[in-house]
Amino acid sequence: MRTSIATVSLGGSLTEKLTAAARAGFDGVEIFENDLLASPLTPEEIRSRTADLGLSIDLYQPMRDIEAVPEDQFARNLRRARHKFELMRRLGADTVLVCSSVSPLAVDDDALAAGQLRRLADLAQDFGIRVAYEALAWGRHVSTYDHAWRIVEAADHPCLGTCLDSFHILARGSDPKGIEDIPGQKIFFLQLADAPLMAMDVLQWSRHYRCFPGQGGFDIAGLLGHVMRAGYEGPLSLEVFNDVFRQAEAGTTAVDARRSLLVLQEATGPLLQEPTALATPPAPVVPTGVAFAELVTPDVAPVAAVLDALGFTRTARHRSKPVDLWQQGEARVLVNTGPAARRDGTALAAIGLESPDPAAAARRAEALLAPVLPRRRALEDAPLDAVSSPDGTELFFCATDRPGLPSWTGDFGQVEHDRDPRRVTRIDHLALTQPWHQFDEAALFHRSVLGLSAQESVDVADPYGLHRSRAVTNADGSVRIALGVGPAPTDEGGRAQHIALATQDVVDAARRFREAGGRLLPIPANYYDDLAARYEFADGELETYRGLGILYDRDQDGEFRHCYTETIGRVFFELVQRDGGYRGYGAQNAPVRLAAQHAVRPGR
Ligand SMILES: O=C(O)c1ccc(O)c(O)c1
Ligand SMILES: [Mg+2]
Repeated sequence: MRTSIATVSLGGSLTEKLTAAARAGFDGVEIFENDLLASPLTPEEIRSRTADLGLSIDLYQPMRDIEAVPEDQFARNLRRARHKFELMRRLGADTVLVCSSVSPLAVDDDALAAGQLRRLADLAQDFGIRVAYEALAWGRHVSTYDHAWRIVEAADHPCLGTCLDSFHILARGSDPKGIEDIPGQKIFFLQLADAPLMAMDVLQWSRHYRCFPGQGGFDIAGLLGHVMRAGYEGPLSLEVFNDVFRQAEAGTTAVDARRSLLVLQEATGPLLQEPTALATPPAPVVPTGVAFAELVTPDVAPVAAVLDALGFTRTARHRSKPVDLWQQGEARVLVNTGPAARRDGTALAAIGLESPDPAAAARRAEALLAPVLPRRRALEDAPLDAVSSPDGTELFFCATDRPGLPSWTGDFGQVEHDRDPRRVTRIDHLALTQPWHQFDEAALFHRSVLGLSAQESVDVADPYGLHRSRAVTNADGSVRIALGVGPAPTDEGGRAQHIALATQDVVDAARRFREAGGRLLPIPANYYDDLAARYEFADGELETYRGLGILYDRDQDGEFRHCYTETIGRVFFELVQRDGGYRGYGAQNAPVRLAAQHAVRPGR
């Protein structure tokens, strides 16, 4: 299907919005009136700029407070409409959105509304323009899509149809099934927006919290299914009023937006019997494990010291790059001292995802607009497909020593070593703080590009703000990535990242880490007093935790014990012991941990 986006969904000037929409691959735009009014470009210039970018102007909007008013007022409304139709002729836009009136002058009279909309459509016809009537969820007398349609039907004019907006329909709890009763050709336009489920005033909800399909709680695919069954053939257009997107860079938002439409089409196709024009990206290839985490560092000594104290051994070195492989059990950490490190300091730069079909995983990622990274490799290296995730972390699709597939480990030459204490068995999870405006984008990206499932988002108090976290995982938990946003508990204010390592005995692992000279994050005594109040422990157990800085959590499925290393650059490690079926991440303990991390920063 053709895809379109309302300029109100993006930040910046009209030119920036149009450029971003075109670069992300949209076919058209809805021009929001305020964006035009504020633009120094003439309507003719906007028209040619849009055409040069390969975009059509699919809608001009909104026209407000038109219908069901006293005759003298309607005469003034028609005069206003004539002006706008002239403007639309200059713009080359042939469809205008009229939203249901919120005016105190409007009366509750469907026949009057239909009659006046019919006269508006008559005028529009002279200009070759179509009028799409949309029910705002807070419209004074018309607030549901079926009511708007009844009025359009009664008006019975070829230049008058309805505009459906998923937000207004679903926010009011209307049953979208009735959409199928509207003839497809009379649905002149379809606007799509999702929103988090919240109990609040619907106008505020709409104007501030809309998000792209798949980022909120509405069943947009279900709604689109009804619209497709009705026979709609127009564009799928995103109209998202969102305070964060307004302030974010238009280019990344536009890509996030178009990815949401691809994923929505993919989800809707199977709901329909007939073949449709909906996009069908290549199927997801879900990763089956974490092959490695790659750190970059300009200063290898402290990183090597922490890895060594954690029980890792440097087992191999890349044949052509300054990259070491440190290993313990199935946990593999690459330490890269190449050029990126001088730019970024110590950071988690890349994740290797074990993939059943790395090439197919890369094709899926590319189809869903993940930036493909150039393969910078020496001749003998294994071909590794990689894409960049929204926060810049590189994701490699790889195979580790699997028959028939080139293994990334082949690029490394063994280094003499004689120990593998196996205190750490594998990487339990990776936690990546996202840029503040890319949290929803990151969740949708990991879910759609990688085929991971997103868990509920959790809010955690941080002494300097709020930390929000949402995990994306595969079915067996062998890939867990915790996406977060919040104030940075790092020295230079960089976005914190951490590697959580699974161990079967966190007390032993913590003790040995300390004996080897490692420093664990100190946890306040008050925390342990509270633990004593909440749970009963065996004799001496709590004292052991207190002495080492081990945190404890329990839920209906099992227990969780964990502790943290000091932070190097943006990165720290966590040792975690999961028992029973505990699937969380110790959110209960996160406020104490975050406060402790802030507390050890210089000057606190
Ligand atoms: O919030 C509004 O006023 C508004 C305007 C136009 C729309 O299409 C819409 O859905 C909402
Ligand atoms: Mg709308």
